[in-house]
Amino acid sequence: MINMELHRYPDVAALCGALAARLTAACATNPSPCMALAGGKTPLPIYRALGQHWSRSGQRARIVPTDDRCVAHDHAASNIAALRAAFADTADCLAITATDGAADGSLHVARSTLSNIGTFDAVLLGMGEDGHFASLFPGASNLQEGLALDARAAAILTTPEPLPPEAPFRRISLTLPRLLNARELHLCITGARKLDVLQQAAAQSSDLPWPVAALLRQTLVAVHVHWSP
Ligand SMILES: O=C(O)[C@H](O)[C@@H](O)[C@H](O)[C@H](O)COP(=O)(O)O
Repeated sequence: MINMELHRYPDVAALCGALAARLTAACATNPSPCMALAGGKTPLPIYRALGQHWSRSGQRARIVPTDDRCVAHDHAASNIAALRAAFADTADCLAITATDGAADGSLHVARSTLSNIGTFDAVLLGMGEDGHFASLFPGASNLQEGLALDARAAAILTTPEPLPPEAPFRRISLTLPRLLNARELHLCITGARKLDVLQQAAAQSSDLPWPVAALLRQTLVAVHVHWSP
């Protein structure tokens, strides 16, 4: 049983426009919405569109990264830095890492931040070509701690094995059950390779090698997958 609805778009601009509208609607009745948003590059136009909407609507959203690299907040690879740049002063972007990026301090920050947040109005995830989502990477020694639906921890400190060359850092990731504590959940992917990985994962009977298979198989929250070439 796969819990996924696939939405196809002709190009990235159409995908980002549709997702921005979906996330805006998910927050429409909440004066202080809260979302968990993916790092990476694909969703940045969505965040800029959301920020422009909230600057007009008067809503004050709280945003947390679905995951972050254990780097200082002024580091080019920092997801919280990218979110704060994308939203400028239109939303409160809350860190899940320590300002200096230290790993152990970051896990404490993540758990403290998340202890003050309830159900997300919406979650937006990205996915890598290795089937990772958030920072739940295949090969990480504690991957199952992040994927287990009965996991009590809201976030884990994890080390992708091998470290991804584009961002070779330890990570803080929200766990799958924490990401599923949401009214809506969206996954944003582009390109033929990622669609192929997603469809292979949808056919998988175990979490390996694609962590995203665990997301697709859970039955707590419908997964809206948004794809364009
Ligand atoms: O910290 C990260 O890298 C992200 O949270 C990660 O999970 C990202 O969403 C995917 O790697 C897709 O990234 P792109 O959208 O840039 O391909």
